[in-house]
Amino acid sequence: MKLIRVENYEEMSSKAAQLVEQQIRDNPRSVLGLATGSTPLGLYEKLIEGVRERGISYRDVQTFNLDEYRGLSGEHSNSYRHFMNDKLFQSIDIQLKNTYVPNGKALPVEEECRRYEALIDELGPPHLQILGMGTNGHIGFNEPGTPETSRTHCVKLEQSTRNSNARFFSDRDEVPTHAITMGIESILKSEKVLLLASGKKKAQAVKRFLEGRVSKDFPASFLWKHSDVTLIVDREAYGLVKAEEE
Ligand SMILES: N[C@@H]1[C@@H](O)[C@H](O)[C@@H](COP(=O)(O)O)O[C@@H]1O
Repeated sequence: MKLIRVENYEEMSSKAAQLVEQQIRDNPRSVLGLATGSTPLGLYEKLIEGVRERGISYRDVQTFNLDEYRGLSGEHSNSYRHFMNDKLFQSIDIQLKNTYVPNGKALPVEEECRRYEALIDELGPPHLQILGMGTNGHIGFNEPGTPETSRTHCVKLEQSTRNSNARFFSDRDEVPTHAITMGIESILKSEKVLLLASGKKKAQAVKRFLEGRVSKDFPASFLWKHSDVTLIVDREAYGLVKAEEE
């Protein structure tokens, strides 16, 4: 695992954008694995800047998103499809038909999960997978307890995850109870993984991750089984590790 320590969110986002843009320069037909949440927002802003100012093109890039809320259509303002269109896709030259997000409305859900995983196998797997880490160590929506062999599946969200994500909804009860997510095995198929963590809220999770003990109770720890993971962490998120070092 490669650890890159930076000062703050801004620097984390710039560093991550450099790595993503390097991937696109090396292979303009790259497949990217994308995440939602607050963590990658700054990165997406930098990628938009990269199209305008650094001549980066996403014309031939394909993307797979990690997850989607169950029951929300792509038009719903809180769906991850909407988030991606709004925060990134509409501002870069990517072809929307090359961007994949699970369909939260599709029934039966098991069929949608199989379809999504098959697409990852057919068109991917991603050359570079971007990941944020949940405060409980979740990646995608793989909550503690998710087995290593999991592929795209439907999950019941933990109350802590629903609470963390409630800020995006007008009412706490509106946060969906279930989601579709790529599994641990699906994520580990990617060639490279870029894990991002910023802010005090993530300090405990970063500390636990860096202990390097692989456990089902902390899904991000499965990344220790991958041979090419880069963690970019800012000062606050690294705070508890640093405190121990001193
Ligand atoms: N499903 C998403 C994940 O894809 C995201 O990476 C993570 C971290 O969120 P944030 O970046 O807002 O802390 O949790 C959310 O629940």
